[in-house]
Amino acid sequence: MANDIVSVDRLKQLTNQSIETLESLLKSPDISSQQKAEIAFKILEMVGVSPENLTSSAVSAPTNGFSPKPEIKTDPIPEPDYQSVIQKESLFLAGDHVFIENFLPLKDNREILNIAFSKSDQFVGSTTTTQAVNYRQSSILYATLFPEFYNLMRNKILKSLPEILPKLNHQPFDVSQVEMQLTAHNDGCFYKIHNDSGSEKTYTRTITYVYYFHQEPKQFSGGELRLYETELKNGSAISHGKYKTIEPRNNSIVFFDSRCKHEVMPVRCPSRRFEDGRFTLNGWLRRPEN
Ligand SMILES: O=C(O)CCC(=O)C(=O)O
Ligand SMILES: [Fe+2]
Repeated sequence: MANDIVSVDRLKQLTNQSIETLESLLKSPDISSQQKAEIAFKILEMVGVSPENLTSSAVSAPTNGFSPKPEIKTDPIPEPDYQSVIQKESLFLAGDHVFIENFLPLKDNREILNIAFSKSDQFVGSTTTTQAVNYRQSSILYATLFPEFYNLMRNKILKSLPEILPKLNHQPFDVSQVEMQLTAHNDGCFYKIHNDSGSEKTYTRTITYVYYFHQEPKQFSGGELRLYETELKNGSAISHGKYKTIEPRNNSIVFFDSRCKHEVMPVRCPSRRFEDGRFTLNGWLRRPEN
């Protein structure tokens, strides 16, 4: 039917009008800063900038994870490579994941908790802008500050990979880099829905892993990971309502496709003590650039 077809010019006009409307709301004194941040996100989305990309470039790009050769990370990724990997045909990801309990020997599980506690003053906020404050709240310890444990964890993950990939229906790939960071979520912390590989800086992230650890008995509630059914199409990742829930159990690890949308539900930690929080060693297995 003719009225199903919206011309490109009409679409552009509508987009511009919508952006103008949102822009005027941004200046309104009647709108709270939280609402303003949400409007700002909407505008960025409309012009093709994802909040996750903002978060990662604003926060974690300079020292994101640990690599024995940090210079690799600072090389600009040429545009054509990124364009060529954009998923054009629709591809459905069902939120498949591999969850392993008792992943590390108990002594290593204790050690990483002790590392987190002893370096509590070296964590940095994962949010530096107003927008990011409303999108993600947690603090991060970069893996350059725990190189030995980084190597231990990296080797353990790489050793487990041949068993994990088939369960994810994923082809084997050369791992060019294992990014890692230690993240702390305390009372009120969260990470809204996002995926980990939607930008030129992050598109080689292939598998996301999250290793959970905390004090026993557990002193927080919430903080579940939700893995959404995700449709990849024309370079965007669309989540449908359905999700799978992963409980952040001490000494467990989850692996999933980095393109899959996910979310960390708000954490409640009544004592607000750093030591009582939800901790993760989380990161990404990257493939080479082409
Ligand atoms: O903490 C989690 O469960 C997931 C963290 C996450 O999504 C990320 O760091 O990209
Ligand atoms: Fe993520």
